[in-house]
Order: sequence, then structure tokens, then C-alpha cells
Amino acid sequence: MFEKSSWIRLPRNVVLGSGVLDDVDEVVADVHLSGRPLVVTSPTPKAVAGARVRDALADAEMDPALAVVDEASFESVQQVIAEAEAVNAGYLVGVGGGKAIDIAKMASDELGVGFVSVPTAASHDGIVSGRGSVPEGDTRHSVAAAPPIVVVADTGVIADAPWELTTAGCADIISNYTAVKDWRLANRLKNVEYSEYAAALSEMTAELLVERADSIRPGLEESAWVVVKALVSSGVAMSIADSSRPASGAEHLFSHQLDRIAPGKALHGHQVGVGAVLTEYLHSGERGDWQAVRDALDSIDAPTTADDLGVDDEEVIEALTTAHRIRDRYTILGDGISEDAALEAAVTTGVI
Ligand SMILES: NC(=O)C1=CN([C@@H]2O[C@H](COP(=O)(O)OP(=O)(O)OC[C@H]3O[C@@H](n4cnc5c(N)ncnc54)[C@H](OP(=O)(O)O)[C@@H]3O)[C@@H](O)[C@H]2O)C=CC1
Ligand SMILES: O=C(CO)COP(=O)(O)O
Ligand SMILES: [Zn+2]
Repeated sequence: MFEKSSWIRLPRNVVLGSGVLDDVDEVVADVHLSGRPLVVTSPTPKAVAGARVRDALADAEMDPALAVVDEASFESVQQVIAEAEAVNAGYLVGVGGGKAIDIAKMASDELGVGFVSVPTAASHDGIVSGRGSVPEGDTRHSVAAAPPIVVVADTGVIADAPWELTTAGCADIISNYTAVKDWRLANRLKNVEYSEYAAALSEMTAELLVERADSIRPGLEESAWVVVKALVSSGVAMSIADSSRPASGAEHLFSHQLDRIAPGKALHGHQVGVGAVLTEYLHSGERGDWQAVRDALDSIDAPTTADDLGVDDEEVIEALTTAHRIRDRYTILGDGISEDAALEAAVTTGVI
């Protein structure tokens, strides 16, 4: 008997374009979301777009409530659940960067209500993914959660966001190269479940973005369009895999560890980009592809060194030598690399 089964959960609608934020009421009506919306946002996205989303829903007499969160944590998820229950919310609308979207996604999953994803920046590929990413103590959880029913990505808002948020999203995509290498390695050495389709989609997404790097420029809605499409595509790869594996390998472990060692210094996407230069070196050696990864990051103005990230050399070495401990995910780091090996990788690649 054939015993395999798989459940690929994807968004129903992805609405992308200039000014689509003001049509959010029509978009939710189209997928028959009903009841009172709770708009979940964080401070800057609230000012940039949260109030606009709330106004569009209020104008359509949907009586929206608003919750503001400050950090990606399980406490924030519980706070949002309590606020949703207090107003008897019918669905949640996450407006913001990765933090607000992850929290709204996990809260709506736990509540069993619909979720609408409204990214205010092209800074991460969790826009459509069926995962939430949350630090807790010494570890980092990749939590399965229903993906958004609808994504509403306004290219006007996203193009107006600080340029470094867009370069962070590009770097999160470029890190797919090393993530897929780690996934294949784990499949070969540890029999970890692997999907050719998800891996191919993830790599192709990175390839297409790098090919278009010259046309991705600050303030252009056309650029926001290209980057959001890539982020959607990468999120779909995670949904096909039912895992963040296609988009998260050792370079992400390095970044999660940097978040603990040097909190708040750099954006997620920028950290995983620098991590990808290092882990590509570990995969393929001095004459390998690490220079291509570094050049791809450079071509979209993303950081390639510790200095660019604003972290110390010692913090890079500590993150690289301890990253394998943060999660049970087999990668090129195996059960840990030595300080000498980490130093050689970081110095040879010019990261430190
Ligand atoms: N679930 C998944 O599959 C994935 C999850 N992630 C997670 O997403 C997070 C990273 O996402 P990221 O977006 O970088 O992090 P944040 O949500 O923290 O956003 C980064 C910064 O940008 C600000 N911001 C957002 N939108 C705008 C805007 N339009 N104009 C000005 N400032 C803006 C935020 O403000 P404020 O501080 O007010 O919020 C914050 O200071 C990490 O927690 C990461 O683990 C990443 C990839 C995939
Ligand atoms: O950031 C992600 C993919 O880009 C999510 O990955 P994690 O599973 O490492 O949180
Ligand atoms: Zn990421």
C-alpha cells in the first residue's frame, strides 16, 4: 500500500500592486472572511499602513480592532490571542515586517480563524509561508501555522520603506542557495525528508532574483514588485516542503545565534546573507561559489562583512562555532566546527 501523504497549504489570493491597501475590504470580502477584523501590527508599520488598513475596513463598516506588538515572542502571540478573544475577532490582519506577520499568523492558527498578510516591507520570505519563527531561550522554533488566506502587498508602501529592508529581503532569497545545499546534505547523510520540487523552486527563485539584481533599485515600485514575487515564491517552496528547509539552513542558524549574541544589531535578511557567504565557503572551499554569493549580495547593496552588519569579529566566530546548537537541524556545520575552521572561513571570505 502507498503510505505517503502530504498536505500543501497555500494562500488563496495574492493581491499585489499600487494602492491595493485601500481595497483590503474588497479583498477580504472576496474570500468570504467574516466577523470583526483584528489588525495586528507593530509601531512603525502601524504609522505607515496599519491605520490605513483599519480605515479601509472601518469605511466598509467592518468595525476593526487594533493590537500593537513589539517583539517576536510566544508572549506576544498570547497577548494577541487574548485581545482577539476580547473583541471576538472573526479573522486577523497582520500588517508589518516579519515580526508582526509571524505573530498574527501563529495567533490566528491557534485561534482557528483566518489570517490576512499585509507586508509593509519586502524584508523576509515569511509573507506567505506556513511557518512562524520564534526565539525562546537558547533555541529557535520554526512553528507550523496555517499560511495566510490572502496576501495584500502594496508596492507603493513597500517601495517607500527604507531601502535596507528591501536589500534584506533580497539577501533572505539569496540565502536559498546554501539552504538547499544543506537540505541535500541532510537528505544524503541523515535521510531527512527532501522535496525536489521545493528545492528547485527555491533555487530558481534565487537565480531569477540575482539575474534581475541590476534592475532592483531604491524607491521603485517595479523593484518592490520583483522582490515581493520572489518572497512569495520562496514562501510557496516552504509550503510545498512543509518545512522551512528550502529557505533556511546553516546560514539561518548563524543568524539566529547572532540574534542572541548581538541582539538588534542587524536585520534578519542581512545576517543570513553574510551567513550564506560563510557557509558556502564551508560547503565548497576556497575556490568554490562563496564569491558568487558575496557578489550577488554586493550587487543589491546588502552587507557582506561583520563591519557592515555592525557586529564584532568575535561575535561572528562565536555565532559560527555555536550555531549548530540552536536547533535540531543537520547542516554543513554538523555537530559544530572548530574556532580555527571558523576563523579561516571568516578571514578567507573577508567577512572579518
Ligand atoms: N515565518 C517565516 O517563514 C519567516 C520568518 N522570518 C522572521 O521575520 C523576522 C524578520 O523580518 P523583518 O521584517 O526583518 O523584521 P521586523 O518585522 O522586525 O521589521 C524590521 C524593521 O522594519 C520596520 N519596518 C517594517 N515596515 C516598515 C516600513 N514600511 N517603513 C519603515 N520601517 C518599517 C520594523 O518596525 P517595528 O520595529 O515598528 O516593527 C522593524 O524596525 C524575523 O523574526 C525572522 O525570523 C523571516 C523569514 C521567514
Ligand atoms: O527565515 C526563514 C526563512 O527565510 C525561516 O526560517 P527558520 O525556520 O530558520 O525560522
Ligand atoms: Zn529567513
